[in-house]
Amino acid sequence: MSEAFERAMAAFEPACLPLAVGFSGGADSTALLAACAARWPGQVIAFHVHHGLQAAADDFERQCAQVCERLGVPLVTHRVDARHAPGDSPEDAARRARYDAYAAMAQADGARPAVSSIALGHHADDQIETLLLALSRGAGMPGLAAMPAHAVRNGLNVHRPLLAVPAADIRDWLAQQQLPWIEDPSNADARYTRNRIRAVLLPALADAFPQFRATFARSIGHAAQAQQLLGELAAQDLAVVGEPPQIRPLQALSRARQANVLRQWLMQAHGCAPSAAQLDQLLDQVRACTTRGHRIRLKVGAGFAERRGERLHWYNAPPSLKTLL
Ligand SMILES: Nc1ncnc2c1ncn2[C@@H]1O[C@H](COP(=O)(O)OP(=O)(O)OP(=O)(O)O)[C@@H](O)[C@H]1O
Repeated sequence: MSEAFERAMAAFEPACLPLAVGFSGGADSTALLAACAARWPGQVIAFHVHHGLQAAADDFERQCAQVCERLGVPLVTHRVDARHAPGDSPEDAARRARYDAYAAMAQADGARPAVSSIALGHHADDQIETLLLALSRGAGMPGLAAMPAHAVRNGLNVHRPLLAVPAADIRDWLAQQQLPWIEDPSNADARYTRNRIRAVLLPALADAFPQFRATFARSIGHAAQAQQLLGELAAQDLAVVGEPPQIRPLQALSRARQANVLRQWLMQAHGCAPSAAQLDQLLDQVRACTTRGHRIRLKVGAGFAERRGERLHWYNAPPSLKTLL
């Protein structure tokens, strides 16, 4: 049952060595760490993020230290405060804190050189959960594209070599290695949507569509390709409308292209993800903007989009407030 894991590991080529492995002490990252350590002896380092969220976090760290000692792999631990702000999802806050921690651990520290590649243990079931979560939120193409097998984040090459491997195959492989792992008690907490998807939806999908892992993965691949094209089109359109966008050339584009280029501009320049309703209102305003005196000022994301002369601007606070401060 573990051929899929072995095939995936044989095909994995990290951007460069040494390679870090994001190591939680859970089954998937334990298997990934052991397989990487066997393939690149002396060139693998484990990065553990101590979330400080659950009482069990110290146990995770101890577990990681024991496994690393057994594998002869150095372990770097970084403590983060991943408490979430009101209105922010705890999972998103923990994920952001984790990526910042990886970037901090990747710096050279005197005893070792900088690391620029990290491998994470996300697998096929995680990928499908990500897709279903995206659907449950009404996400657009970037969400439906789920997780990429390779991306650059915070200057680090982030690899996910196990995206095509079902969770059960990883556990089979791990059981053969006789390495211990720790079960995260929060994985059983039904307050998290992801856990409800895992416990309720995945078994139902397996019953109704036995091939769902493979077919969903194909759909994710199509969405990722479409998202890449949308990004390329947005880059071309942005070169024409300019930054910040000029209203006239924007109006010359179809409404779908306007939405695409504005989304890209807002995200790239301001880290702002507008809701579908906000973007719709903004497009209505762009269309209605046919006179010199037409005013645009709309709440978009955490800030405001505003017309200034021939261009649209975005502020994270109303400019009138800014000038008062
Ligand atoms: N505390 C952590 N420190 C370092 N890396 C982590 C940590 N938590 C998760 N990761 C990385 O992110 C991947 C996916 O995280 P996820 O939360 O799905 O996994 P997990 O259930 O905590 O652990 P595992 O995937 O190892 O079973 C992990 O496989 C691991 O590579």
